[in-house]
Amino acid sequence: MEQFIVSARKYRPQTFKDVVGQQAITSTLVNAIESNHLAQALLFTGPRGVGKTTCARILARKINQEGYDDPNEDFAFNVFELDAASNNSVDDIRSLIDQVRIPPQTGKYKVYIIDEVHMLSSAAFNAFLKTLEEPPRHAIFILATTEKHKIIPTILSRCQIFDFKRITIADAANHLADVARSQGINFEDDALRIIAQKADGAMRDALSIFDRVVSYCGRNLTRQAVAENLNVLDFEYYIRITDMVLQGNIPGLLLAYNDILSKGFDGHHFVSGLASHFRDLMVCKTPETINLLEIGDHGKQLFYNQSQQTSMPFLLQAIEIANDCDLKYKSSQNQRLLVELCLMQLASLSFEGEKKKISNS
Ligand SMILES: Nc1ncnc2c1ncn2[C@@H]1O[C@H](COP(=O)(O)OP(=O)(O)OP(=O)(O)O)[C@@H](O)[C@H]1O
Repeated sequence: MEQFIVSARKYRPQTFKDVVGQQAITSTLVNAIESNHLAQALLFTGPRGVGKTTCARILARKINQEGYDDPNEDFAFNVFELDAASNNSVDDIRSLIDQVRIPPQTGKYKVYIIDEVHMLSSAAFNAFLKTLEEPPRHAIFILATTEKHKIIPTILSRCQIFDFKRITIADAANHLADVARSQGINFEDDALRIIAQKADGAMRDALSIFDRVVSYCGRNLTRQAVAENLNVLDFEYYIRITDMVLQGNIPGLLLAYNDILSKGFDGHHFVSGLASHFRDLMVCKTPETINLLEIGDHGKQLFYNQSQQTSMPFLLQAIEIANDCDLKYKSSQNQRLLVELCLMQLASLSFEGEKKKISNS
């Protein structure tokens, strides 16, 4: 049986061009290499799973390949990865410093990637300072961390800092589409968007959610199946809820919320989603902002149609009411009542004034 390799590993980018959503960083690195201006100590910081280790490995390979004819030579033996989470003592750093002194046998550079560098003990940080300040010419250090604020200023000031961004929903969904195509998996665009949304900016998470969903849904990823599998309330759900709000249908809303809770959805999640839904409707109101909506054409049309049934003053108030409920949710003693009250306020808001406003506008 063929061994299954998880997509996050199988599709780890091999060149800077393949890295998604970090163009500012990859082009700065390429320029620095080409103009011979690469610092010897670099700090890659940013959220989990956005390409820090990947870029460190590509950089390590690229600087060693410069001047060599064989593009397949990967110089992996010149790249040393240390996980500071499990090697965080002074002794670990001392043995690393001893190794650093010895020049590489082939290739120009020895590259040290120190992952989760914020986990080093303060004694280890201090032992490292001098080497970081005056490294041998053949050594490059790439420190990676998700928690820049935990790194002492004396280390920060010795590094060139690269802030990696969260991956946008559109970029993550496009990358998933490439992965799906290469595996011959059929998909609806919105299905991949739901996965990208759930991954919350981390590409590694997007790929592992994708693997999980494929093993559940098979080779046909529809929006509905993915939403069901990931237990997310997708936009069509909010469109239905908003229809009830616009009709002033309070009993319908209370029953719908009861249904949401009984299906195990989180009330807080629902309310934040509702506030975002009203925001998205507002964005749809003008041609200048409609592209801020990260959604496929079918979805855009549904949003547009619904936005035409609302007025700007209504949407502003609706956002305020839903957002207010979102803010109060955690500290409330009676969260269910809080959300029900929010839905009732929304319904009366539209019932009282909305029809009149639209007919006047
Ligand atoms: N920007 C990206 N473009 C394409 N794939 C990515 C990107 N970022 C992450 N990935 C995918 O996620 C996997 C893990 O990424 P990587 O190890 O580079 O993340 P990281 O930022 O170092 O995360 P951590 O801080 O958790 O170590 C990669 O193998 C790759 O498949």
